[in-house]
Amino acid sequence: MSSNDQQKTLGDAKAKHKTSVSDEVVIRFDHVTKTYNLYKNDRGRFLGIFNYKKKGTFLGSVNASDDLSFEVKKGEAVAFLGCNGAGKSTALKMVTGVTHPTTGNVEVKGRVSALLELTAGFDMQLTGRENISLRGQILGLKRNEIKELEPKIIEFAELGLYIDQPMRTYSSGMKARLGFAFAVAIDPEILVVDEALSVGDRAFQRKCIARIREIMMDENVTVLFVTHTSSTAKEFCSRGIVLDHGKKVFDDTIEAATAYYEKNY
Ligand SMILES: Nc1ncnc2c1ncn2[C@@H]1O[C@H](COP(=O)(O)OP(=O)(O)OP(=O)(O)O)[C@@H](O)[C@H]1O
Repeated sequence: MSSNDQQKTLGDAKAKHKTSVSDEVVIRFDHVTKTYNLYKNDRGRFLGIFNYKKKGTFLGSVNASDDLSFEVKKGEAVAFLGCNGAGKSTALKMVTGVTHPTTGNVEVKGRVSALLELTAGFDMQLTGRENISLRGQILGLKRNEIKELEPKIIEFAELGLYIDQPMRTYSSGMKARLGFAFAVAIDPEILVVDEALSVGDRAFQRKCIARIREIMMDENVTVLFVTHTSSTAKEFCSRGIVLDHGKKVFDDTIEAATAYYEKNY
């Protein structure tokens, strides 16, 4: 499926998109700064762990998030807009807990599912089935909850006999299928989606999009959506946050935010 087709299909969700938002804040960024230090080589990076910035190997720092503050209410669908390197992924990674602020505070209430790095955290020596169990345990699910989810995930992933083979024997598309199937099976309360996500072949992509639409239409699910495309953002979201060099430069309705983004970038 081309990205145009994909956007069009994603956009079909508009007509049915939820309209109600509760007053409960489920995500709060409070003066969040995430600083990455850049080094010339691995030796410098290693010394950096101990806060030793050796002259010649320490090249400087980048604030991927810079004093970022915002709140998201339950049921909101928020688009993060910004150029390459603006800090969109970094902000979302702090929501999913993949990375943490250098200073400031991030609060997240609810079960987060991320359609970002689908294969992160799988153990390639274990089978697909064992990895479902492992991931479930890491998420704190009970044994019977994992047992209930397992057939749903296996059915969605369509891996056939490979579900009982070590994941090192999977193609990259097969790994991503299992990651996607797991992420959408757990009925997320907060869904984090990167538009650039593409999983598997055309038929599987269509199935993924249908499932994302279904989740997004649920009034109780909060959605954070990363995109470069204003039209997709408008079709999906009610609010837009524009980032620039890690800073929040605009936060308003999606119409106002996309207009600001198109005018200034
Ligand atoms: N692990 C890292 N180490 C060093 N710098 C990083 C790291 N991760 C991100 N950065 C830097 O932080 C800044 C923000 O990156 P981020 O990936 O959040 O941007 P983005 O808005 O998602 O970009 P894109 O649209 O290209 O995906 C960039 O300058 C990037 O190079």
